[in-house]
Amino acid sequence: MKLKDNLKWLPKTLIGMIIVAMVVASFDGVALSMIISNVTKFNQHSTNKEVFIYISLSILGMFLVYLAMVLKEYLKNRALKIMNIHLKRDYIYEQVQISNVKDDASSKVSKIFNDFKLVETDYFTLIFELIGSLLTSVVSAVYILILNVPIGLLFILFSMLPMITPKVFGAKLTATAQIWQNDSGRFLSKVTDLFRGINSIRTYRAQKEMYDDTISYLNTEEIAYEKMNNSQVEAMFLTIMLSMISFLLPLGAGLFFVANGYISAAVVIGIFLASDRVVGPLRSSSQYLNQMKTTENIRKDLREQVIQFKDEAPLDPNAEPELDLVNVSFSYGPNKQILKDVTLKIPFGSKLLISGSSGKGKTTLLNLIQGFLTPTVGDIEIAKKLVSSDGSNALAYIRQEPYLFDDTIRFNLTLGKTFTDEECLAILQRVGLVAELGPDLLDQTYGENGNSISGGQRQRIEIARALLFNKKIILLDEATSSLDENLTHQIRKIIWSLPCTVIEVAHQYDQQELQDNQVLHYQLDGGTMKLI
Ligand SMILES: Nc1ncnc2c1ncn2[C@@H]1O[C@H](COP(=O)(O)OP(=O)(O)OP(=O)(O)O)[C@@H](O)[C@H]1O
Repeated sequence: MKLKDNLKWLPKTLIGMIIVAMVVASFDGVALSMIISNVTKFNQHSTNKEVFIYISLSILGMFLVYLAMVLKEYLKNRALKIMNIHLKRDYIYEQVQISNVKDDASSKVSKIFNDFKLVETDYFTLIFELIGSLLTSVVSAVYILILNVPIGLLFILFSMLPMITPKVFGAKLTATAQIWQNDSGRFLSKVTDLFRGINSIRTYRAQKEMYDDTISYLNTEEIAYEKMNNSQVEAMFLTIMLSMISFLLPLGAGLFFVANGYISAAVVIGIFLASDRVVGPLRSSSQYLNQMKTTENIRKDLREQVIQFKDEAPLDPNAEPELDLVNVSFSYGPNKQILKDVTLKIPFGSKLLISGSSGKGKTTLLNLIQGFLTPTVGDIEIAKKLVSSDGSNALAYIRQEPYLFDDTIRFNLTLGKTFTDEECLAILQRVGLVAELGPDLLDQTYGENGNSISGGQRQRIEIARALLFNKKIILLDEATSSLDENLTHQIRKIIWSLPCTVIEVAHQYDQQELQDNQVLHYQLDGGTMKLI
């Protein structure tokens, strides 16, 4: 993500207004310098009117500058809002498109709330500060040079003196900070060990030894801390001395000019006051640039997106797609073959239960059907169309722990799409939820992740959603394994009566029940599917 990408989001009028406000605001050093330096022009011959006009103009000038500063902040906030919305919106958009259930949701949420905050404070905001500082620096430098070139240059050059400090002390400051950081890390792990291992320490009566050992690390750490602070004091002393020289020497040179009648005292005061606004902001600018670099990695991940959701053709309610696995082989690596040349025709409406001991590849098979994984060899087709990595619109996947949104049952069913209450209720009736939760269930909310409804009810809300969306193939991965026997029977009765293909992966089943309901039982073993 480059600066020009961000500017593209901002309206041109806003950019223009920001530039104008920044330019006016950058006169703050110049305005103050003009006001104070001109004080020397007043004496016992000045009239009250002159004083009044002078103060009024000063107030007006400063008012304009401060107004521009405030305006700049307002406009900056507006620009930040626009940039934040674009940044977060585009990221969410991208993730909505590419994420799947296996991705870590918390890292994405943290990115939006932490990483993007950092991009705002350490990149976007600093861009404004950087431009403001550079403008202030240029405006003040021009003003100083207009007042008097040699004295102006002298002030500017000397005001760079404090920059010597980092050159002299930089290495020492970094080294002492690094030593303290290391010692502090060692002390931290010692203390952590001490408290974590307290049971063993007590058992072996080693309190004194462990305490002494830890305290020796504490001493080392505190000595390093003192050294680091002392080198900062030394650096500060040098900076103060250099700062003093940086204005006193050019001031002396300026007064020499005044004494010899080359310039007025007002000019020296003016240059003196404004010179502070030349190098100071330049110094800040280089700090801003360094700070902005820290967000480089985060920004590298962010790409410009064009918001455009794909319009998928709605599912044909009368479609009866067949699911075909054609010579499918899959392996996670050279020695990790999971499926070997599996060919299976699953006509629409079939009910399958796939069992197999742990690690045989049942979940892998469901992931392949969903397009999360691609067969190493062979094809998976739904209605004779290859399943892409986007998955198929005809599929619904129901896992052991269905996720419910912190909203009403209506929202959980429709996910914001348009369905009538009648359609929703008819489906909820079919999965037995109307009888259990009452006729007003559509408006009921069940807290974050649907915690206040039972596991069986959650499963059925997911099943109801699949039916409402007209899904033609429903995959269930251990969906009933956390339910008791009664609920498992109840859910299976529902899914086996659904007008769609159902493929359930399960460890627990009743062979007789499967036969009674014409459910095909496949066992996955050694990479092949055997019909039991
Ligand atoms: N992303 C992956 N990379 C490498 N190996 C994997 C990956 N995912 C799963 N495996 C391995 O593939 C094998 C099959 O895993 P899978 O989860 O499909 O088995 P499963 O039959 O569903 O097991 P369970 O009944 O315990 O859920 C296991 O040995 C597993 O460790």
